[in-house]
Amino acid sequence: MEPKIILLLSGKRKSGKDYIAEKLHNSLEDKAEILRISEPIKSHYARYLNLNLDELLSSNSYKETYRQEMIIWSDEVRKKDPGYFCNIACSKGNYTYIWIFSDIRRKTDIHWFHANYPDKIKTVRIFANQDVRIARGWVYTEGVDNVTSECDLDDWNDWDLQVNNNDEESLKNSIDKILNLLI
Ligand SMILES: Nc1ncnc2c1ncn2[C@@H]1O[C@H](COP(=O)(O)OP(=O)(O)OP(=O)(O)O)[C@@H](O)[C@H]1O
Repeated sequence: MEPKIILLLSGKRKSGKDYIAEKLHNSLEDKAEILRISEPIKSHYARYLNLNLDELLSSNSYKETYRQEMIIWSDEVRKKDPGYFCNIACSKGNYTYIWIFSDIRRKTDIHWFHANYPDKIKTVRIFANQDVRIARGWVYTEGVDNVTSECDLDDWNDWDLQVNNNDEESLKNSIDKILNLLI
């Protein structure tokens, strides 16, 4: 069974995509579940290189060490099949009312969702000021911040909603707006 709504969250690194996804999940409880395109990317990459998946899924230096190479590897896979990882990520979804994807990074991802789940897609771009992202641990990294996976959606203008996540007040405002979008 398919969900009724698929929410696609996008934003620069440390804009708070996962944080907002968790807050939405807390509000929506069992009506929603969080899915990530990065999970099949990481699990397939870990298998490919015989790495420790738990470490790769966590947010520590192990992940940073492999991030660049994983981006290059996943781009090669995408060249052959742009929907490869989206397809696997969706196959992990249960029948819940809303699927929240917390890591949309590419135009090809958005096109794939629109093509495969017409009329179910809601897209949200999350913004946070650079000083806020730095305070959250963002460090500019060549090969990560200047490549397609981070920049492809910078010039996408077709969001259903654009929200800020700089502080408590903007967060609350943004959560309210996203929940309204899902009604
Ligand atoms: N509104 C907020 N208030 C307090 N802390 C926040 C807020 N938003 C995000 N954070 C914190 O900032 C850090 C980065 O947030 P998060 O992991 O959600 O970003 P992200 O956009 O998913 O990053 P990445 O793309 O690197 O995975 C986390 O430690 C998170 O707890």
